[in-house]
Amino acid sequence: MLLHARGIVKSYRRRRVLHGVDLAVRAGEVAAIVGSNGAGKSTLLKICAGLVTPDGGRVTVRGRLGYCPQNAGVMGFLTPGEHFTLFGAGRGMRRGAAARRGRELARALDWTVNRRTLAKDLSGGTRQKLNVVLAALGDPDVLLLDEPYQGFDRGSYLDFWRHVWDWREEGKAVVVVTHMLNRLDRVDQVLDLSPRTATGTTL
Ligand SMILES: Nc1ncnc2c1ncn2[C@@H]1O[C@H](COP(=O)(O)OP(=O)(O)OP(=O)(O)O)[C@@H](O)[C@H]1O
Repeated sequence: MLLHARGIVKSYRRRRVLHGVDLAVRAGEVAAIVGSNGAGKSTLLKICAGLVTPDGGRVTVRGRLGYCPQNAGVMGFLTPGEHFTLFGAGRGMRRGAAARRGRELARALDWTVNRRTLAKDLSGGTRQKLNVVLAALGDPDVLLLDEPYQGFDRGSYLDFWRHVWDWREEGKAVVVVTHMLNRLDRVDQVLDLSPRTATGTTL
């Protein structure tokens, strides 16, 4: 088991969003989190990433974790290459290795990195690709991806899902928040956080 969230409870201003949610993802598994807008999908992912503290419950992560937030967390006045260096350093990678790996991951998403363009001048979809690349830098064991393909064109979207199946083959635990229900037959488990299923339903 690489990711185990047990009995996660979270309220914002006395409004309960998560009512004791469980999620267990093993090595080589892909889990999808689905549910209506505001159901708490991003909140659960942030709790799993250690960015938000739950009111109750516990999260255990084995190995390294990569997180791709819903809203691109990139820095406008840095180039993609500088992002690779900075995020790579945070994961113990040397500058050259981080740059090479970043460009390689970008190419696999059909993006050829231009050395001079600042992140603020990238298109929305390309900025989101940068976000996915940063999450995957340093070969994490657990990948948490919050609707990561927003703005991707069709080819890049298919490339993204190919990446997800490759990560599964490599034995990673992958969690994807998604509204794209046409992929659900290919994932290993689906956690539905819609309000009617108060504690989340594993489908
Ligand atoms: N920091 C916060 N302070 C107060 N309320 C918050 C905060 N973060 C989230 N919420 C509220 O918690 C609820 C769940 O939000 P969350 O972003 O987790 O939902 P979601 O399922 O990811 O939604 P979407 O599908 O629209 O992305 C929403 O009602 C949201 O307004």
